[in-house]
Amino acid sequence: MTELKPRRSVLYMPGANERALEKAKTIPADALILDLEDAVAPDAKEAARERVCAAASSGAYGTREVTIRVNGLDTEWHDADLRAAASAGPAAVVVPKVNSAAEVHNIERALELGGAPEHTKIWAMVETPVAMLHAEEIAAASERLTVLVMGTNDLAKELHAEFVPGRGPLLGGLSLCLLAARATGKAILDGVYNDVKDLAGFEEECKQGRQYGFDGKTLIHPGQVEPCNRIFAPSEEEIDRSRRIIEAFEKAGSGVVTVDGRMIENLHVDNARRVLALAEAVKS
Ligand SMILES: CC(C)(COP(=O)(O)OP(=O)(O)OC[C@H]1O[C@@H](n2cnc3c(N)ncnc32)[C@H](O)[C@@H]1OP(=O)(O)O)[C@@H](O)C(=O)NCCC(=O)NCCSC(=O)C[C@H](O)C(=O)O
Ligand SMILES: [Mg+2]
Repeated sequence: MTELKPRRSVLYMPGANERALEKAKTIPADALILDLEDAVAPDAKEAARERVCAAASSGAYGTREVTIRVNGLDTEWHDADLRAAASAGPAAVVVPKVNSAAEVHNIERALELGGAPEHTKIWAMVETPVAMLHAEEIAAASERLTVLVMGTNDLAKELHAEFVPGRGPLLGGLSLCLLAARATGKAILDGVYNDVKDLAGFEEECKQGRQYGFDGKTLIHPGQVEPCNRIFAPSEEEIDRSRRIIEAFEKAGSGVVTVDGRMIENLHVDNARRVLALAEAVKS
């Protein structure tokens, strides 16, 4: 079963921005991605690498998962980023534009050679048409790979797609990656919402991601954290219903029961247990 770690809100922070790195210590995101890739200009890459690795190994971010996004495999910074991240030992190394199982194996080998601790996992970003078509082999490539992360900006660019409400042009890719994650027991995070001022649109997209089955959403602004935490956590109503489902099923002993007029079988009970476990995990 997918590891039950709350990853409702996962905030990207530009690695070159000292102020943002400091501010993130008090932002209630479940996880942080300290970014060395798109949010950092080429001439700031090396300074950002040092700053981000120091932050990731500082222990100053409490219980949040602190991860490092390295530069892509085909860039001049990738190898040095991976080596530095392996020594820093973050919760995960987030690798952009992963397209194949072979690439995951190379990343795994580089982390081992760099002496990365066992707790440092691989989060693979899936953000190209090739990755959509190879999502299952990517997800299954390594036990060290625990999370798939959608890169919807890159995906839209590669597809020549437009950003429209409801994300119709992206839904095929999102679904393929969700299928791959669930088929291989990995977690999966939705892509970012670029309009940081449009909170209503953002909430709609969070709800859509949750309905599809994503574990959480990647974010770009602190203002997106609170609504995202709320929407991806089980509501009081869901918690109450889950408790009643379990109670009714256990009381009946086995078979089929109804709760609120709806059929309940053991598969619904499994789901109710997952909801309660997530509600507990979110509280602690
Ligand atoms: C999007 C932003 C550029 C907006 O910046 P700005 O206009 O400065 O925002 P505010 O003035 O509202 O900021 C208020 C305060 O919050 C701090 N802040 C802002 N963003 C962050 C953050 N991400 N983490 C921590 N703190 C943050 C500001 O410093 C202000 O603090 P203070 O001065 O004390 O009041 C900006 O939000 C931003 O840069 N966001 C992150 C962008 C990023 O990381 N992009 C790369 C990842 S997204 C991606 O690549 C997805 C994927 O690959 C794909 O293909 O889709
Ligand atoms: Mg991207």
